[in-house]
Amino acid sequence: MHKTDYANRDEAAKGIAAAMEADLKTLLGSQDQVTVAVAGGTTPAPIFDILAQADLDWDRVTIMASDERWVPETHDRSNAQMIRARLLTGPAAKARFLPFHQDDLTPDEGAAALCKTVSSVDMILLGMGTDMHTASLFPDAVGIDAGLAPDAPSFVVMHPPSQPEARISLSARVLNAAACKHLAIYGQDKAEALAKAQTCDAKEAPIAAVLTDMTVHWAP
Ligand SMILES: O=C1O[C@H](COP(=O)(O)O)[C@@H](O)[C@H](O)[C@H]1O
Repeated sequence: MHKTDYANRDEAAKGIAAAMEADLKTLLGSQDQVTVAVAGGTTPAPIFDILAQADLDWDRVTIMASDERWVPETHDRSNAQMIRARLLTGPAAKARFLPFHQDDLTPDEGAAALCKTVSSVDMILLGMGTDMHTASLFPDAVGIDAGLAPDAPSFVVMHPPSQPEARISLSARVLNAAACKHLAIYGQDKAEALAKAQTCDAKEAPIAAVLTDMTVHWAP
């Protein structure tokens, strides 16, 4: 893990978007198709606003969420809704988007279907909560052991008591294996949470399971 600090969140958004653009260029130079998993929540939208304008072969890129709240895409809490609106726009509209939620499937059925199509991702942009969750790998979730297991499937279903809905998440195994890894965290509380996570086991601090070769981007 290595950490890059920025003066403020605007500078962080620019720096993270530039780092992701550079990684995408490298990946697209060595492989035909590139798969990217990005966080939902509040942190990444300004990064997406910049990255979406990058001059890249977006038609060779597949974008998915790192995790999804099991709600329809019309719901305000849908990560897919935010990612489509802020990243799949401008030049990046040529990318393919892989939604997770399907109205007619339960979360378990949805996860099983996704496991048949996704076995790995090339690049990740993750976020983290002050509770040290990342993607939807929550410390309090029913299902967290399965999400952290070394032989976990690509997708796992989480039922965090702290959250209003079931979640589907890429497993720690798949997230940690990405070739290019970025974590965006803002604020002193998240800096302290990340420092604490490094002293905890992954069950208590799921972010700790995905920090191998991670670039952590922090701003106050
Ligand atoms: O619920 C979620 O939260 C985390 C962190 O979100 P933030 O609003 O604090 O940036 C996010 O990374 C994850 O994708 C999302 O589903």
